[in-house]
Amino acid sequence: MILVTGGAGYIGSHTVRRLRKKGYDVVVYDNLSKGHRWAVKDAELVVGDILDYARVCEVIKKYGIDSVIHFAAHSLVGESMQDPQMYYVNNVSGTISLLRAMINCGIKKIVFSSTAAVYGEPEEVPIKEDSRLNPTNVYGRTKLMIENILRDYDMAYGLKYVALRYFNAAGADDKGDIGEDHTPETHLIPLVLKAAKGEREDIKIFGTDYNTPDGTCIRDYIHVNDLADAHVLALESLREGRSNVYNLGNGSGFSVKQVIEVAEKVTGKSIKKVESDRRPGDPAVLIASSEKIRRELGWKPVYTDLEKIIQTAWNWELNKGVNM
Ligand SMILES: NC(=O)c1ccc[n+]([C@@H]2O[C@H](COP(=O)([O-])OP(=O)(O)OC[C@H]3O[C@@H](n4cnc5c(N)ncnc54)[C@H](O)[C@@H]3O)[C@@H](O)[C@H]2O)c1
Ligand SMILES: O=c1ccn([C@@H]2O[C@H](COP(=O)(O)OP(=O)(O)O[C@H]3O[C@H](CO)[C@H](O)[C@H](O)[C@H]3O)[C@@H](O)[C@H]2O)c(=O)[nH]1
Repeated sequence: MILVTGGAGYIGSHTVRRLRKKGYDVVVYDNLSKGHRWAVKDAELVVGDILDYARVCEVIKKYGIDSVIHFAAHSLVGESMQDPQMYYVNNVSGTISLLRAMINCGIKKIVFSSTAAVYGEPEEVPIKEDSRLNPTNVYGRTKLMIENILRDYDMAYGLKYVALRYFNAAGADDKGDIGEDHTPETHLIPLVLKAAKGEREDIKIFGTDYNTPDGTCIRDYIHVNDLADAHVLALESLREGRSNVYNLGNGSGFSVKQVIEVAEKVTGKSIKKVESDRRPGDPAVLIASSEKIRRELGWKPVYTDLEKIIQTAWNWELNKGVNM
C-alpha cells in the first residue's frame, strides 16, 4: 500500500490516478490546505498533516504502508520569501516528521517532489542533474535541504529515495475531471487560460528585457500525466534498492510570449497582454535535460507538443465547474 502525501493537490491527484490504473493500492494523506476533496477520485483520502507524527504513524500501521510518494509542501516562490518560517516548518520540519514516522515503522522507500528551483540561475542549458545547485529563493532552498536530508538518511538508515526535480508542470488529465486549481493561482498557463475565458482582464508578461530571442522568460513545460508516469517508474526503481535524483522536463523551451500565442490558437480567443516588470527571482531560461531518467528508467513523455498540453488544460478550464 502506497501513502501519497499531498495527493489531493494538482500533481498528486494525477499520480494517484496513474498508480490506481497500474493496480497499486493507494491512500492519500493531505491536510487540504491547498488540495481538494474533489481531486481525490480514485483512492481513499485521510485528512491529516505531515507534521502530526502520531497520526502519520497511525495511518502507516492501519493501512500497512510500504512506500511513500511525498508531494505535500508549500510551493509559491514569492510567498516563501515573505514568510520563510512557514516554508521551513511545513516543507523541512514536515518532511523530517514524515521520515521519522517512516523510519520508526520500518518503511524505507520514498519518492520526493523536488524542483528545478534547486538550480537557481543555471550555468548551463539544458540543465543536467550534476549542474550547480544554487537556489535563489527560500522555496528552492527547502527542497534542496530535503534532498540533502534524504541522502544522509540513506547513508545512516538505508532509506532509499528518488528525488524528482520537476520543471514546469502543466496540463490536465484527458478525462477532464481533475486539473490545476491553485488559490491563489500564480502559474502562467492557467492564468492565460482564465484571461481567454474572460475570468481575468489580461495576462501580465513579467519582463520583456531578458536575454532571450523575444525578451521573455523561457521555460520547459511538462504534462502532469508524464510527471505522474515518472513517479510510477521511480517507485518501481526503488525496489532495486538504489537512491537517485532525476530531472523531469520535455527538453524544449517556450517563451512567455510563445505560450500566450499557442493558448490563443488553442482557445480561438485573443488575449490582452500587458508588458510588466520582471518578477523577482525568475531565471531567464530553464530547460531540462531528462536524458538520465529516459536512459535509466525508460521514461518517455507522451505530451511533447505544447499545443496538446495547453489543449488538455483548456478542456479542464472549461469543464471544471461540473467536477468539483
Ligand atoms: N506545480 C509545479 O509546477 C511544481 C514544480 C516543481 C515542484 N513542484 C512540487 O510538487 C509538489 C506538488 O505540487 P502541486 O503543484 O501539485 O501543489 P499543490 O499545492 O496542488 O499540492 C500540494 C498538496 O499538499 C498538501 N499539503 C501541503 N502541506 C501539507 C501538510 N503539512 N500536510 C499534509 N498535506 C499538505 C496541500 O493541501 C496540497 O493538496 C510540491 O511539493 C511542489 O513543491 C511543483
Ligand atoms: O502572470 C504571469 C505568470 C507567470 N509569468 C511568467 O511565466 C513564466 C512561468 O511562470 P510560472 O509561475 O508558471 O512558473 P515558474 O517557472 O515560476 O515556477 C515553476 O518552476 C519553479 C522552478 O523553477 C518551481 O518549481 C515552481 O514551483 C514551478 O511552479 C515565468 O517566466 C513567469 O515570470 C508571467 O509572465 N505572467
